[in-house]
Amino acid sequence: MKVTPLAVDGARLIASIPHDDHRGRFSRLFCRAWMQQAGLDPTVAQINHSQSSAPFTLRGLHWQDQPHAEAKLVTCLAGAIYDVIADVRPGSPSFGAWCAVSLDAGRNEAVYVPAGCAHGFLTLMPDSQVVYTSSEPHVPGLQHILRWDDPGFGIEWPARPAVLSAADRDAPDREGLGKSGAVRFPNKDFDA
Ligand SMILES: Cc1cn([C@H]2C[C@H](O)[C@@H](COP(=O)(O)OP(=O)(O)O[C@H]3O[C@@H](C)C(=O)[C@@H](O)[C@H]3O)O2)c(=O)[nH]c1=O
Repeated sequence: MKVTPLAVDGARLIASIPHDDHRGRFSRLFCRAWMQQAGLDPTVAQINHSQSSAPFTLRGLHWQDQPHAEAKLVTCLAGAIYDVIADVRPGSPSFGAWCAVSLDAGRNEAVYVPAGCAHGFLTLMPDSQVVYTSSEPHVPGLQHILRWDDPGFGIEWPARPAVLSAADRDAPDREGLGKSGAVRFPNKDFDA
């Protein structure tokens, strides 16, 4: 396993070592010991399977509040995605930063999303399938959505989304979230 830090504090790109033989390939999608060695949260409350038919389907940017903030380990098992993490954690050394990794099926890579970060992805191919662990159960009342094109974060996407949910399409940007009172952002740090 090779672990590479990403620009958001605590986020990692994890490359699993594949074992190839005449039958095909074996690799670990998740290994508790590897997660522990790398200092990552190995808790698994759910394993989620996300299937998107059309290319340029966007899901995100989502996160869940404490006490159920979720760490996620994200893998693409079919097609390809552009996976994005945005740091919305007040007090984080990388608050306001974002990072992105292209994941495609067959590369045996995964992205670790630290608890409390906003996460989303854009599919790059038809019929893309994403499998991801979540360290906490899904609690709809604790869910937040940040607009994918929030001007404060200025995330560079490889294409405009062609398909997205109404909730994601109508999601507030950072300013709107702050005004709603549901999310507190330390503006001075963000704008610095
Ligand atoms: C996430 C989730 C959704 N659902 C239900 C709620 C809803 O009826 C349906 C679709 O939910 P959503 O529209 O929220 O699905 P989706 O937009 O795919 O949400 C996911 O996006 C990615 C980017 C993430 O990081 C995930 O944590 C999650 O927020 O599935 C569950 O039952 N359990 C779950 O854990």
